[in-house]
Amino acid sequence: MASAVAGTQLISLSEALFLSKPSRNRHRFILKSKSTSPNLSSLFNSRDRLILSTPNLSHLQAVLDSSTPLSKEEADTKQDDASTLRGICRGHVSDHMLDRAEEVGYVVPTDVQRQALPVLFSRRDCILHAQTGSGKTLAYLLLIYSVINAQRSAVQALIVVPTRELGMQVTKVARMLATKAMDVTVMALLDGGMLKRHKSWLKAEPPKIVVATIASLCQMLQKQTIKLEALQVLVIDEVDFMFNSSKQVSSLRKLLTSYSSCKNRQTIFASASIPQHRRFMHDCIQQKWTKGNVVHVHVNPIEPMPSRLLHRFLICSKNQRHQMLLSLLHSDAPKSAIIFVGEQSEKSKKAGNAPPTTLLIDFLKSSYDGCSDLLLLEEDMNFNSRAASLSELKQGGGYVLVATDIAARGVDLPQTTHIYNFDLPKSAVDYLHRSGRTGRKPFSDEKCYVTNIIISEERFVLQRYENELMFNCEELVLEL
Ligand SMILES: Nc1ncnc2c1ncn2[C@@H]1O[C@H](COP(=O)(O)OP(=O)(O)OP(=O)(O)O)[C@@H](O)[C@H]1O
Repeated sequence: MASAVAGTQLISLSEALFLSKPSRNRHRFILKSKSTSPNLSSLFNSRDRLILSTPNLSHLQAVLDSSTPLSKEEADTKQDDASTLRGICRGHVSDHMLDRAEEVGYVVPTDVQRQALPVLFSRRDCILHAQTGSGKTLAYLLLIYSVINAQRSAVQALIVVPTRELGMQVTKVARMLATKAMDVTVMALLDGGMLKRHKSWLKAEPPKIVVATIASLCQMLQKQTIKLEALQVLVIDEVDFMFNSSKQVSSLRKLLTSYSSCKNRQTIFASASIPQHRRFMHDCIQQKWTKGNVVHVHVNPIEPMPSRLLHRFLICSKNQRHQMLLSLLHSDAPKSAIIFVGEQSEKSKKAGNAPPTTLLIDFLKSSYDGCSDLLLLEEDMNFNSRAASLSELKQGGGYVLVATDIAARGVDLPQTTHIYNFDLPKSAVDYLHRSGRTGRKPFSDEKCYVTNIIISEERFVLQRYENELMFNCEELVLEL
């Protein structure tokens, strides 16, 4: 493809074509060049990049070869730049970081980034409310990098997450964006035996960004190992989950009002689900979790569920479920899948039964040979095995992950094409987040599947979720 454009190097053209949604039958090409046709050279920005909107490659070639000036539409590509991440972030985020973001593949903003970044850069408090997999993480990270002062040795941004898994992932993206030139350190404070080492780190040289679970953070705050005097940005990710969790809510309230004040920081709340969001906004202001002029950025409110997901259900009796799942796996042959299993009840634990996750993994190990990577993720595993499970998955290849709801929030495994609810989730919100573990490539049209294995009595529960989340579930019939 690159040879089609003499004298001009196309940076990741295939990716750019893939990333840019064709609009009005035009594709966006990203060019990098020092010596190109004279009628284009004036349009290259300071970093020798040009984003050009043309119908196809041959037209692009014609424009590059032509000695005639560009049409108005082509010349307008400089303004079109406002629809790129670089354009939106110009003047707020350093060129180094934007180069890095482009290298990683973040070129065209997603809807939530397009809508939220101007609000975030205006330094107003914000509730980021957008579908699963819509790119909220990058939106708040770009804000953070626009605000922190690399010369100042103090914690300036704090991201609070509900699980270690989400924390590891956010830390990874934050570190990936930071270039060496920026000298920004990101600390993951995610409990599980590393806190001693972190204490010395915090004393020696405080990191500029901290990603933390609330329990570890509060431990450090109580001991005054971590100080928030220089805090500029506070992000609470999966905010509805945090406020709903009896274990986390009181610490969260303390963090929002006692350990730091909303007057001195910019506060961002993010989630794909904020039930009763008007009430929540009201509480934010009343309780002084945010300033009074907090903005609710609500992207695509009439469609809480990404439209790319196809939902199916399959009815069987309780004791047929393992076999039914096996038949499904054989007929779908998923590249990568997550199977959600309900948590073991206290009664079953007391009775000394094996957890349903273990039973299912054992069953699949002995009967399913469609996938070499069969992994488990659940609360009761220790920190290291949980971390190992996720990093193994991320190294590519196909996988089948058997997980409890611990993997339902925030976990980003973009290769996942199929979700199976071996047990139906307890609420519509849980259904939304489990489903959102697939369909996580923002500009892809690839269909992804969410399949529910239910007993007939559960059909009305699923119907309730369909009504609440406005999606349709189709019945699938499979012979055993
Ligand atoms: N501008 C972009 N261009 C291409 N890919 C992007 C862009 N922004 C985000 N992504 C990718 O989209 C995926 C989902 O992003 P992210 O994890 O931020 O979603 P989210 O909105 O936080 O979802 P959830 O609510 O499920 O946590 C990630 O793999 C991320 O790398």
